[in-house]
Amino acid sequence: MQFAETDINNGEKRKLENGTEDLVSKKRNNRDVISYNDHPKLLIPKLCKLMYDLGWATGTGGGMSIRDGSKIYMAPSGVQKEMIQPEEVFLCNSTGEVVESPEKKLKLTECAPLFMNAYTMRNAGAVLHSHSKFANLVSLLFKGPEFKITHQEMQKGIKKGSTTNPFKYNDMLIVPIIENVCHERELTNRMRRAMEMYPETNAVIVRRHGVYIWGSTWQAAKSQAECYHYLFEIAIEMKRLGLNPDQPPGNEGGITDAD
Ligand SMILES: CSCCC(=O)C(=O)COP(=O)(O)O
Ligand SMILES: [Zn+2]
Repeated sequence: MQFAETDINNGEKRKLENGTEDLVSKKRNNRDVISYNDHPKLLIPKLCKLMYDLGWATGTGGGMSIRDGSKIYMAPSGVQKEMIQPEEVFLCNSTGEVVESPEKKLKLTECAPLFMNAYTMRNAGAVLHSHSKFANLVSLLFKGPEFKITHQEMQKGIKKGSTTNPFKYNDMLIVPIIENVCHERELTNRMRRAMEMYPETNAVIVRRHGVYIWGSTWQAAKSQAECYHYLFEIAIEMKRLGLNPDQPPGNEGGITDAD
């Protein structure tokens, strides 16, 4: 991490270690430059903007959190998620209590206890909540408690639970679906139950709402989220075309080694 907490809070974002100053200066002039070596107070705004651009965090919905050891950083509640400033990010301890609030009058994200599920139950390094239309729609197309898909290359970008083993191309990838409630915090217990029932999952879909996705680092959470969203979208398209995403293919007639 390049910044002391006080540096971030005072808005002095240039106090960097060994030669990384240019990177951040560049970022300030060009919002598209991504540094892979940032402080969570910078990363959360940056990643929330990426989520907004992907349609995952529009209308103030969605958000994210990053853990650095025992420090947990979380986005504020009810704000334009694409416009969060570093000094608006909350710092919590390992049990999710706020230890440093923004100076501005802001509320901690309603997702906080759900984010904590990923930290306490899976030792996650980051967790995000997406309001993607694909996550929402897929929950309507898959009745019951499971989204299922198989024989898709992108499932190899997802790890089995907290292990380092990825799903194989021919595995059945399952994401549990929980029913929505009126207040986000009330999803906490059912998300926990789903995670206990499905130890291999790194995501929980919330029907008619969105999805929670986590990973061992923010990079893992981000790339797994991209893979999950890809799989949700392709499953929707497959169903629209009358194809079954959880049906293993038979002989599809392409060239194989045996030809
Ligand atoms: C239109 S957003 C409704 C609330 C919600 O589902 C959400 O994810 C945002 O929660 P937050 O408290 O982080 O704003
Ligand atoms: Zn939500």
